[in-house]
Amino acid sequence: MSVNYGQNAADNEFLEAHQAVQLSDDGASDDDNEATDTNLPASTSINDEEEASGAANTHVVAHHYNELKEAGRKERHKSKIYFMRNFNNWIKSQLINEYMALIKQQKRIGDALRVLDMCCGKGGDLLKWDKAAISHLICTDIAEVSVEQCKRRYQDIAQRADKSKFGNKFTAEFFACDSTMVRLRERYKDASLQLNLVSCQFAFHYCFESLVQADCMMRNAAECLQPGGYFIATMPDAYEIIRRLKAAGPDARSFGNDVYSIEFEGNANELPLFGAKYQFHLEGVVDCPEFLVHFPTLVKLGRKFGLQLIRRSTFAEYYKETLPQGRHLLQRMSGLESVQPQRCGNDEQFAHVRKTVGTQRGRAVGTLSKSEWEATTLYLVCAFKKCKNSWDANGKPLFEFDD
Ligand SMILES: C[S@@+](CC[C@H](N)C(=O)[O-])C[C@H]1O[C@@H](n2cnc3c(N)ncnc32)[C@H](O)[C@@H]1O
Repeated sequence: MSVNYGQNAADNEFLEAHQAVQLSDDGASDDDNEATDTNLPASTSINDEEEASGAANTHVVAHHYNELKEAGRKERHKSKIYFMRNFNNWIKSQLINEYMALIKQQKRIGDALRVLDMCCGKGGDLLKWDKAAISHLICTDIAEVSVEQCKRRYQDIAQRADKSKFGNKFTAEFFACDSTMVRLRERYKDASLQLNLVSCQFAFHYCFESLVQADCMMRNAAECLQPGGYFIATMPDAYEIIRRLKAAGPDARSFGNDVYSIEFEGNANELPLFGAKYQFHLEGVVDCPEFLVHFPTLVKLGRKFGLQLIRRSTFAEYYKETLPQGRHLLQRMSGLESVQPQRCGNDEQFAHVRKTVGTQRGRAVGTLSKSEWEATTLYLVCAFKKCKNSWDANGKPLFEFDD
């Protein structure tokens, strides 16, 4: 069964595809589903449990991120995607700030604020959690090397807070595991802990390799959230990917520019609901398999675990919407490149600057290169709210969605 990933057709297609791929009602993962070693080189054969769950690529992804060297400040500055990475970082800050603010409205001063950073990587968001004045953070990722680095960064922040009179000190726990195969709450120091926010940045799409994995990941995002808590994420926008693929030609299997590329292996006209795999390359930072996220399926999975979709915005939309209140932060984070229109010459990467600022000649404008903008606008932000529930006679939760 292939699925149409075109935006308007998506809902109907989901209904059809859903008849072929049932979203299971009970929890799909157990601890014993966990892959035995998440750090295997790409050539190692996969074990039976991974095969049974359809998780053939998780070790490739883990290996890729474990091997990724962290560039120094100088190298980062020289990168063709320096400003785009800062811009993406700003988008994450805006998203985190937006939902932390909503959570704080429901709380009294001094109440605990607990966060799960699922697929935390090297801890790129630690300072954001610090600034949000949370009280406890759980960090987990499939790549052990990244988790270790994240832990060291946290220790540095905690030490600085110790020395400073005004530093906020939050507690934290760290562990490496596959969030698509393992029930995370069983790894928490306190399995009964209630979270206020779950964040999964640039990573949720890895679970769309199979239904079993997507089900497990969504349960991990939802099950420890307090009613009124939020799950926020950034991920590639499958509609946009398919739109660009179609624009590349009827038989095209790949597209991209000088900073990113996307290549489908098989027939890109017959993509499944889960396991719609493509190879993603992003200049110097990513080169591994990813999976299209069929958005109606994501929403349906969320509802199974009491999560109601409250936001889906492309990066382009979110930038436009939040710029008025985030302009100052964007500047501080160097999220845009400062460009003098008259110095663009014939540089095609900045042709848009020459076109748009005819009236402002002489003044520098903040922008991204064409290639960077094309890469960042592949993504979307989304947010879900955890609903209240009662229980039926069999102990199944009955969620009270308010739509
Ligand atoms: C693009 S990085 C994003 C890291 C971090 N969230 C950030 O925004 O900086 C994607 C991360 O997802 C992690 N990841 C991929 N598949 C995973 C899985 N099955 N379970 C846990 N983490 C996974 C990778 O190891 C990597 O650190």
